[in-house]
Amino acid sequence: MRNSWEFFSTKRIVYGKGAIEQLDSILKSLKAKNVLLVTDPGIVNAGIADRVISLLRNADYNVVTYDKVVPEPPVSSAIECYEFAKSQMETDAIIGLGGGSSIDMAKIAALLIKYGGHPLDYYGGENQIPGPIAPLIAIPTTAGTGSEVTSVAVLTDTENNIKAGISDNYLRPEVALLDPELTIGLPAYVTACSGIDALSHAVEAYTAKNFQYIQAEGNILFQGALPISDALALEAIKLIAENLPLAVQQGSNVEARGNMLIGSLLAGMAFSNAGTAAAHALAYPIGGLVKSPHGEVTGLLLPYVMKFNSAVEMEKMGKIAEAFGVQVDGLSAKEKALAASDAVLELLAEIGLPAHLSQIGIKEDDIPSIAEKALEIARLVRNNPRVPTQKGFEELLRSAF
Ligand SMILES: NC(=O)c1ccc[n+]([C@@H]2O[C@H](COP(=O)([O-])OP(=O)(O)OC[C@H]3O[C@@H](n4cnc5c(N)ncnc54)[C@H](O)[C@@H]3O)[C@@H](O)[C@H]2O)c1
Ligand SMILES: [Fe+2]
Repeated sequence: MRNSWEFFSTKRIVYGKGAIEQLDSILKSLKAKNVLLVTDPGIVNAGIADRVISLLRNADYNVVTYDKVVPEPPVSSAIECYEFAKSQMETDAIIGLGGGSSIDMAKIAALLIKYGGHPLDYYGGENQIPGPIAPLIAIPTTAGTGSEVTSVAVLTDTENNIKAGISDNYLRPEVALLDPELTIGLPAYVTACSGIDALSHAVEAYTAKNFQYIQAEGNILFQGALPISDALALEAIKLIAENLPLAVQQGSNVEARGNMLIGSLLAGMAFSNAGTAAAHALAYPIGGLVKSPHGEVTGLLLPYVMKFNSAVEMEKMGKIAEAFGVQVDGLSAKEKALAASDAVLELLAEIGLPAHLSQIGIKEDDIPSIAEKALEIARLVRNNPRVPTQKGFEELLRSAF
């Protein structure tokens, strides 16, 4: 472990059953009156958006709602959301209500409301944002992305068939408001996809290569594994391994839902400092080719990436196996490490997610270009503990076929 590092975090995290009722006092602390609510049709249909809108109207806020976010949102819809907000009022605060898609769209809206321009002006390298974005409250209704605390917003660049991540510490929401009751109605499939995404964040952050990345202006982002991210990631792995099958199979189990929300929060705090690695690098080009949710793709890749990395991260992989509750007594270090990827494969089966690329519509012919595009995502590739090559990535992808 290195001697110097920095850890960045959202300033305020509010958690609790019924915590949504605290929205008024949070907005008062931000001195906001004109509020933009960014959400999606699924959240409207689940009755969650109405609950938040009535809460805000009863407390006399001026509320404008953009409820057209689509899953894995394209760049064009981020522009539409911003143009809509600009045409309605001078916004004082933005609320992102939903899964990663709605929260990420709210982040881009908060960025453009403050600085204008085009979302892709801020893409291509970290730290492109000049200063704090407009005040943003993130309220997750999935337990997965951790976007409520992360420095990342992901859009789909439909022109180049790739997902585009903007990373900057200024993108961390001002307040994260977590209420497990809001995740009760989340369908089993979305629970599984978003939950396995959180596991991928935790595993990739925990095993992220230990390096220090300092931009010219000294702003540090994605430093590889740190003592704080290690502690958060390992606890996240435990919580997710124990609670994800329960949350999928018994949707109204509030305790399992709450533990998943905390697990994805901790994983988000970890990966937005340590970084993610090969599973996310490979998931981006795959996400541009097929319609599968981000979590389904990263989760499918995760056990194969863990196997690929196991020889160089044997001790940490062994700790992951222990966090999964695998009986490791008597196993060699290598066997313990491999038990970790097997545990993830078992979890995928238990929660009903695919474990082969052919199941999500990827063709063998796609493999070379997926590997090539993934290798271009330098910030993720350099974070992977085992140095990936074109040949190595192609073999990894073939093993996942
Ligand atoms: N910003 C980050 O740090 C980060 C990290 C990982 C992934 N992502 C991005 O986040 C997006 C995925 O987010 P996600 O997995 O949270 O899913 P999502 O936001 O795309 O939502 C998936 C579906 O679930 C529905 N839904 C959400 N909550 C619900 C609820 N409580 N009840 C009923 N329906 C509900 C939504 O309406 C939507 O149709 C992807 O674009 C991914 O790339 C962002
Ligand atoms: Fe992810």
